[in-house]
Amino acid sequence: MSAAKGRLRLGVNIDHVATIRNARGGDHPDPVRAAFAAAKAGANGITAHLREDRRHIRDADIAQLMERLTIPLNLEMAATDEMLEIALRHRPHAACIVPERREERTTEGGLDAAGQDNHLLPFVARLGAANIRVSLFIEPDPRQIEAAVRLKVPVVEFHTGRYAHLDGEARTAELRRLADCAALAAKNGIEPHAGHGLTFDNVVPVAAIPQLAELNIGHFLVGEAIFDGLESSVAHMRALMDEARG
Ligand SMILES: CC(=O)[C@@H](O)[C@H](O)COP(=O)(O)O
Ligand SMILES: NCC(=O)COP(=O)(O)O
Repeated sequence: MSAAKGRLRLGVNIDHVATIRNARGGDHPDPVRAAFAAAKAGANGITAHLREDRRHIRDADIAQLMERLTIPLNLEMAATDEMLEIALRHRPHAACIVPERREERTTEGGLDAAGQDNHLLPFVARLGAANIRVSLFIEPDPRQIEAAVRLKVPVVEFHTGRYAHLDGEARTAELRRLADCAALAAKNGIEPHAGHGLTFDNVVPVAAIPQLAELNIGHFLVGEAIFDGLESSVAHMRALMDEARG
């Protein structure tokens, strides 16, 4: 079945449950419990970003998620030897290679796949050989898609951070860029996903892009859970995505 005909999947990113836990150094709130709540409310998968500095998700969280989750885990990872070893040890369903800078507050942009094909190639090859579905977190930019084609990745995830922070005509132009790049990726046999900075207010136009197969959403859902509970927030996001697909 092509991505365009399937239901748009929701991957819930639980990183910032771990941020709250780590603020006190204990074990509450538990990201694995959050993953179960998200699954109950309609998440199709769980996303977790194991950063080099372990500021939120930690190695033990990945081990627990792999042991206990009944829905697929998408491990976000930098292209480093340490992360490759961890991914190969746990063999999650998917691994999304993301850019990472220790000083950044969050992932500020997409991976420059076009500028570092040679560096990425062994990571893509070794993850793929271990049956892990490899994705590249890139800007919606035809040059980056061309690099993804050269690297033969099955999936790309478009960084929607720019879209999320723009208004008016600039946002409309960015949405068009996302839609054109989703179509270009799909035309080249790559399954397009999207995520970063998506909220109840901005998700619908993105979810309506027919080629997109999956959205990964975290920070907003965890924040909204403070007011309305995680299950309710995830269920509402799920409903908005379904409405967008008519
Ligand atoms: C790669 C990505 O977009 C998400 O993992 C998101 O960045 C959450 O983690 P941070 O907030 O630490 O960037
Ligand atoms: N890859 C994007 C992601 O997992 C979630 O990003 P955000 O919703 O936490 O900004």
